Amino acid sequence: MKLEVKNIHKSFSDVKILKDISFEVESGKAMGFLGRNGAGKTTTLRALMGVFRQNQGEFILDGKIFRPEDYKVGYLPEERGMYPKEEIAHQLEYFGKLRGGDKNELRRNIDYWLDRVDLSAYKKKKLETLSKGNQQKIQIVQSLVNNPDIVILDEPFSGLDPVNSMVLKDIIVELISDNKLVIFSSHQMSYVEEFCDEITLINQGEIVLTGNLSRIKTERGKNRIRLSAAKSDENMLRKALSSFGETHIREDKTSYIVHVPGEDNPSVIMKRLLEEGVEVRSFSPYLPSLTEIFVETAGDKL
Ligand SMILES: Nc1ncnc2c1ncn2[C@@H]1O[C@H](COP(=O)(O)OP(=O)(O)OP(=O)(O)O)[C@@H](O)[C@H]1O
Repeated sequence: MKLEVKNIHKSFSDVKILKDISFEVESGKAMGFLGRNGAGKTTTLRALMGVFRQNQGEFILDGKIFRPEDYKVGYLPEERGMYPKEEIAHQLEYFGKLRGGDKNELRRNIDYWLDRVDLSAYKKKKLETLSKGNQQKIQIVQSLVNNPDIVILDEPFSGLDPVNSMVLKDIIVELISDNKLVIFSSHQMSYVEEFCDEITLINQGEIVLTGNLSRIKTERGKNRIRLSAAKSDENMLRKALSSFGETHIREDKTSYIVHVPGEDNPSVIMKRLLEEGVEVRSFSPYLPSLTEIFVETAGDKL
């Protein structure tokens, strides 16, 4: 399946919230929909799920206007929506039936997913008796019990500790390998960059970057080198690279990270350093982190 988000605009009381949002998602690839608080992620996902109608633009699935009710969709809404005082298994079945699930299949799926998130023991408990993170896992289970083909998760990592974040990552990877179409939003970029194939960055209602993450990283890393050198400091490096024009140099715990926008051939940079007498000890390509890419891309608007 291929979902095309095409030129979506949305305003609330004349305030433009989404400004021409476009991106594509395919089954079998994890799409991380990323942006800061208030960027417009939830608004986009709500419009996709038909919570309200966008002012302009369309959501197209395999060439047809997408209507969530026509497909098996799992949705973790931002407001979550489960009942604190109700028994967990009972309401998981209730939500599954609302989406047309068969009772016996739902019961099997509920057992499978509760076991998967290590919460089988809480099946008969009220939701409010669980910790915040465990409630979050139950909400995620809610979005999966009807074995959806399309999974839309709004901030699924929020409130999860590192161990549970790993459990959720594994679940998303499993959904992807089952060829589901998965979109999840997050502002925690470090969580998602390890396993996301595709990313879309939204900032102040506008798409600032979308595409294959490793291609984006390679592209953005083109002019960057990680290097260490004997008896050299930042000023010496800057002097040695001055003929390339603008140069950004920063130091982390182990080495210098050099960004030379004017030269993307590492051999040329290496040659110049040696010519200028820099004793290079290590020299390798540097791939920027997703956080770095985001800050650079949306920096002026932050
Ligand atoms: N129903 C509404 N009426 C008016 N403004 C709204 C409404 N829903 C969202 N907004 C505004 O739209 C903007 C985007 O909000 P949205 O919830 O989509 O951001 P987000 O990227 O999901 O943020 P977060 O990471 O904090 O959840 C915010 O400025 C918010 O105040």
